[in-house]
Amino acid sequence: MSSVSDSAAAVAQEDVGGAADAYLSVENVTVEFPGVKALDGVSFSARAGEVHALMGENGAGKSTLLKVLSGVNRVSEGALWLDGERHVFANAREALAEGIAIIYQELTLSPNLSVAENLLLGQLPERRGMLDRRRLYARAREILAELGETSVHPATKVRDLSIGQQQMIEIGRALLRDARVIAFDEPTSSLSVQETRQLKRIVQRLRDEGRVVLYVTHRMEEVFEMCDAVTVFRDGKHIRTHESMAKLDHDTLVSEMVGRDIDDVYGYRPRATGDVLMEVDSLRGRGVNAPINFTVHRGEVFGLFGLVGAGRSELMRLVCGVESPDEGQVRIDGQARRFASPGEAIRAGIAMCPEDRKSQGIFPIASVTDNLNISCRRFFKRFGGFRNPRRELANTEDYISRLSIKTPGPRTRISNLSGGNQQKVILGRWLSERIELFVMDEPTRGIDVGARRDIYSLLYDLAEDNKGVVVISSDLAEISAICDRIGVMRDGELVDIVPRDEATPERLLGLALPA
Ligand SMILES: Nc1ncnc2c1ncn2[C@@H]1O[C@H](COP(=O)(O)OP(=O)(O)OP(=O)(O)O)[C@@H](O)[C@H]1O
Repeated sequence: MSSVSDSAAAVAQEDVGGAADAYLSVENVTVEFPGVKALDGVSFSARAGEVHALMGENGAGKSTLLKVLSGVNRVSEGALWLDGERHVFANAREALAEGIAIIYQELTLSPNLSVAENLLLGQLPERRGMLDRRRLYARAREILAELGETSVHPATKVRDLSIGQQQMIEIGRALLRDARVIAFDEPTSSLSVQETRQLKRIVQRLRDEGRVVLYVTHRMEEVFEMCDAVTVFRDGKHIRTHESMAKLDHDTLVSEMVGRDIDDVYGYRPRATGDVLMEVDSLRGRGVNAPINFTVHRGEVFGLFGLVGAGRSELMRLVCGVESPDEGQVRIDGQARRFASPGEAIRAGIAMCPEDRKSQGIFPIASVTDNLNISCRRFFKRFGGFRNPRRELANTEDYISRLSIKTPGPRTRISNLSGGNQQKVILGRWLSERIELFVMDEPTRGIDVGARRDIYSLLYDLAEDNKGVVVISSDLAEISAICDRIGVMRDGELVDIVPRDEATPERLLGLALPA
């Protein structure tokens, strides 16, 4: 690690082009991977006591920047300035020592250790050479109270916590090390409404304590609600830093991110619906408390809205053969069907693309094309049952173009793609299936605004092709804008089905919230 602290420092820091009172400055940072410049001469600054959003399309370089800050990614050029000192981190330990903490989407806690041990790892209190549990738990309780997590016992194993609670433990660790720069990577993408509220409160507190909070998100409303400044990246380049949100509007931000104007991201296309494709009749099972009835028509995009834990995914898992129902049945084109496995459902034309596409779907060491064609390649077989790599490649190229997947090529290893682009490959895999009813769980989680429009358009294409589509989403604006009818679930029950023209976000939320 190199660090200089002299009078030239302040001058050099101003040269970076940021505010004079910046605490953190990124100076001309370039990060290269084979075939890709993930960051290309990026410079910007952030002040202490501000929440600074980092925005950009999938693959723009946001995570790479966080990994430069945390010492995981090495820069080929450039440096960081922290409070007037220049740094180039060689590893994560050096970054941590300088007070930088990153709260990643994939949490880095030890699941089999207790909350207290995770919080105080590296500084566990000892008494006569033994772990002093009393002091350990007392200290952990203090931190949990500071975070508003009073219901969590310090002895609880981390594996038994919700994602939101685990994230709080990560934040607690950062506070214990008195991190001056705390960066969040899409922190609210898997949180419930209550957990999101709690996280936002903590973020405000970190700001009020004078820390630099960097906040990576694809959610526009969060940027306008809680951020003080925003930096936009595109294709590894710094496009612009807005030091205040006062004069910035939604459309300008979107066009800076995608490099063109997008007037209506949802682009809803009205269409006539056809016959009933699926009839769910008195279905009940794990996570679904009361018998549920509804239909999905051919040509329809049917939404399922509810708070996290309302039973939406559970309901569709019963329909799609992932779980067996306790009672009730599903009729497809008028015929009662019971699927013993998801594979059986897929062969019958019913597919469910899961919410957790990352852990449930990706073969990390395989290529983009193998990940995309792994299931649909059976349709492309040549005479004699041999694989047809040419058609597989053509299918991959088709989806790279339709979903704007950013990859050096179809044969690139999927783990080298940004998180959002990996998601798009898995969506492409599901869209390549020959299906009649397509269930998508949170189809746009982690996906940038330009690609979201492509995905909605693909869903309308399916409906126009006389298929049925079910979208599960916690995004109120999305679900009310893209669906023809919306079923609202609460506590494992279907409370209402609302037609599109009555589906205001207020009405949907009112139905979804506990009575
Ligand atoms: N280990 C790696 N090897 C090769 N290329 C990589 C590696 N990590 C990232 N890249 C590439 O660097 C570019 C920037 O990726 P990065 O993950 O920073 O994007 P991002 O803005 O965080 O995207 P997302 O919103 O999808 O998370 C992408 O083109 C990606 O494919």
